[in-house]
Amino acid sequence: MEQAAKKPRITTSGLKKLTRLYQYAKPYRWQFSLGLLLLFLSSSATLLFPAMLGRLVNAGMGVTAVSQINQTALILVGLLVAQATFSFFRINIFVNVTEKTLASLRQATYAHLIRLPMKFFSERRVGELNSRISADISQLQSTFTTSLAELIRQLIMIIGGIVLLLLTSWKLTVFMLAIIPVICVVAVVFGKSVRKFSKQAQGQVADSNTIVEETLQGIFNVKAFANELFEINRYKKKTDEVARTGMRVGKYQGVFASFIILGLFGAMVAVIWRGALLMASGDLLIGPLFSFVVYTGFIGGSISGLADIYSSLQKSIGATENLLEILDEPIEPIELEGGIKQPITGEVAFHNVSFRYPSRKDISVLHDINFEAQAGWQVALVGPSGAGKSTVVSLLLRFYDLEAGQITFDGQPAASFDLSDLRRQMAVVPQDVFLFGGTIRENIAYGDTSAPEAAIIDAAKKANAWDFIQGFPEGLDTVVGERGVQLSGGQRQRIAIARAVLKDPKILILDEATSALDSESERLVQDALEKLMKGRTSIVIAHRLSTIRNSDLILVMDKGTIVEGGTHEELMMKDEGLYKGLGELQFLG
Ligand SMILES: Nc1ncnc2c1ncn2[C@@H]1O[C@H](COP(=O)(O)OP(=O)(O)OP(=O)(O)O)[C@@H](O)[C@H]1O
Repeated sequence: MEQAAKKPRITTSGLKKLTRLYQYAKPYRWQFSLGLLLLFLSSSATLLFPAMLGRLVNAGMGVTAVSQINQTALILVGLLVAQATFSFFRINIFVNVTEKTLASLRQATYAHLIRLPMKFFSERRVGELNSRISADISQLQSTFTTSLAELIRQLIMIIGGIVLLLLTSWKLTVFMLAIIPVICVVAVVFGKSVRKFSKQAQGQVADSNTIVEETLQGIFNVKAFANELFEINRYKKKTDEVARTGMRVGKYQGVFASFIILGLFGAMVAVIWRGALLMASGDLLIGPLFSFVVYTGFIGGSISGLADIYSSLQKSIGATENLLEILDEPIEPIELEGGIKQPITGEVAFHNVSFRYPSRKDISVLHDINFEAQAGWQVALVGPSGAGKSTVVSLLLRFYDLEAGQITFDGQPAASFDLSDLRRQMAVVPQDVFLFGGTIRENIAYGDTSAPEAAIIDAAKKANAWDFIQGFPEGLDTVVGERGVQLSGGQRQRIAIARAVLKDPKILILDEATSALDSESERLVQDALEKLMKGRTSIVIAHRLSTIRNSDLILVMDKGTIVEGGTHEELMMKDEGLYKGLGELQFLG
């Protein structure tokens, strides 16, 4: 569901925030100034329009020379042409500046977002972040292209209009100003409250529909509990409410319509009446009165238009606050480019590691974890669901900060390594393989985006994936994902293995798939994994006993601690051991 746009009150601090986004527009400030100048010119041309119309009327009524008819008409055409030209360039310039500015803002927000630590993502929903990049930026787009220009135009219309009116007839202007703005403001406020009630009515209609939907879906329960009357009454109550709100909206709408007729048109009549009186006393000519009425319409429209601009500005400040919240979050110290500076051998150890997720500080997820894996070892993590196996892996990847203890690589604290350096030397083959909507080639190359074709093919061969890839008519260029070929679980796993092969990591992290593959697929995946594990440290989250028998170290976890550790043989000797128990069940959580 679309989120309701945030509408904070407009304050100086809010406006200041909006100006913080100015850095993205700065490169285009001269273009923008030109746009503003054109906007000023086109608005001024609009402003001259009623004056010229008045002259035309004067000439037509014989108040001024007939020769003025053609001359004024020509000036009017000239004005129109000038206005059209100014508007064309102004709109083009504004759109260009806005598009370029927003592209920079989008890119900066995304580049920042993707470098934020896992902590940030575990506390927020994907939908919410997605909306910031799309909806909030689109909101700014509409403000910068339309609302800002409108605001300036309306202000020019109001101020310029009033000045011209004062020059025409100050008496009539004072009279008009005493009534028209008040009526406009009342109309806007009134209109808003009518809209609010209509919204409330819509909400109630939705509520009553939910009752129908729920009861029809759960008709089995309604009937089984003989609750027909209960539901009928529930629905009646809601629909009666809808009717009551609807009637209230109707009353407001009626009053609003009468108000517009009496207030707005009444005010017009009042102005014309006053103007006619001035004409009768020889203080005003027909042409200027005509201009006056048109200007008054312009000014009234502009005052009413300001309300929409205000609301759009409010929404933009809300959108800016949302974006700045992301941009102000500290990012991870990630090096976007560059190779490996501090190579590791693959020796890794946890020393008294304790951990809580930042989003759930009350629960201790890992407690006093200790183990050491020498370079080239295969370490298996086993234990029931929720024991903390995946968390160990997340900490190894330095996704989160520890609560206590230390993780070391080659005897050096993890913090003494560059974060990107460490992650570049690890690879993960996850349980649920995530394939990007793209070709198989792109998906394998994710392990090393600069790899040449030969290396990709070699990786696919090592991952036992080459045969099935060749089976597709488009080979490596076969599109996978939502809009492409659907791969089987085993095939996806082999793509993920090929990705890891290409990355050639020192530490390999494997999260075994829980769902069983068919035996042929299982054999191909297992064979590829074994080849991949050779010569590097591997940390395997294991669910099947058969795959970890030969591990150098098996860590049995339960409720965030390591309860047993050793080789398969050692652990099977413990009669009361958890491993032995799990082993007998052939299912390791
Ligand atoms: N991002 C998170 N935020 C908060 N709590 C989490 C998060 N991820 C996991 N947990 C909690 O930490 C505990 C350990 O979870 P973890 O995923 O490490 O267990 P696991 O042994 O890998 O389980 P499984 O075998 O089911 O994957 C669980 O209680 C879980 O609810």
